[in-house]
Amino acid sequence: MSKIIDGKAVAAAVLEECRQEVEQLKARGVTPGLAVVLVGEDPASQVYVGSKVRTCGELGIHSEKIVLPTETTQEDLLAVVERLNADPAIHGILVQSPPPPHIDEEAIVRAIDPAKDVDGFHPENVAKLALEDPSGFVPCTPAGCMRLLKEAGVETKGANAVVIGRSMIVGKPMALLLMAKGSDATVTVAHSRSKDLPGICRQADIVIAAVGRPEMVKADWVREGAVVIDVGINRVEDASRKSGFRLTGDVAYPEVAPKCAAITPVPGGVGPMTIAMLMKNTLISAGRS
Ligand SMILES: Nc1nc(=O)c2c([nH]1)NC[C@@H]1CN(c3ccc(C(=O)N[C@@H](CCC(=O)O)C(=O)O)cc3)C=[N+]21
Repeated sequence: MSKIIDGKAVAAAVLEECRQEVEQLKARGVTPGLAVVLVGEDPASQVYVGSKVRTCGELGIHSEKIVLPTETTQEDLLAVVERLNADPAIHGILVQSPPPPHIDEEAIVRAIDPAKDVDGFHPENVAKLALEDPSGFVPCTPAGCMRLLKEAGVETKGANAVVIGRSMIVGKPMALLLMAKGSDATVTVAHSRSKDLPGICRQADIVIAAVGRPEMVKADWVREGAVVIDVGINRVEDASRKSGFRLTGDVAYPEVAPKCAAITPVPGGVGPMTIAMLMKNTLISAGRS
């Protein structure tokens, strides 16, 4: 039988910790601040940015939401980042990904002050993660996955973990966290070009699905009793919904769930944790200021 890992409930607990940390910071005279920059009008990005800003409000974190038109130039976006780097009221800066195609995202990420890079995407923070140097910021989604595994009581030590996906946002940092000292998993990183992906997956005690392909992981890919963390957030057409779409993960949940010891749903799994860990990172940054 499978246990559903309730990401919403774990996120609520993390946000409760955050609420207390905000109070402690304010007692010291520090109001934490997060700036969220959105370029363009991608509807999914608008939803995520909205919920980040709303969560800040609920916790008493100062937030600045900066929405720029699609035509914004690289130069203008860099100027916004520079202003936020210099603003003492802002402890965290996030430029929502993906930006429009004419923007060089890597250059933007490098322009963010690493000490305010609460996404953990700046090369300095990537290096610190690889070095297991805790003075960096850990990317929010993989940090949230690790917290979910912990809260679900999943033993990572010595476990075979298969990460499907090698992105700098999820797959790569996830692999680093799982193999780090203290977590001690044996990690395989697979991706869409891996030979015999189903066979690799079947070796896993823990599957982290982060490929961005709706319902790609099928029941016969997953060993009986495995733990499955579904990072996918895919919008698929659904005429029966008012919105015209529904959200689905990278895992074929209805057929996979009965085989698992534990599994995260979509929505209500990893997504809410990403936001909760972003708040955590913002408070860590404010605490260092
Ligand atoms: N610089 C940057 N940092 C990010 O952290 C970042 C980003 N760019 N670009 C896009 C991805 C995606 N992401 C999500 C956050 C929350 C949910 C979330 O809360 N999902 C809800 C459902 C939300 C809905 O209804 O659409 C859930 O899964 O239950 C999903 C996805 C952050 N991202």
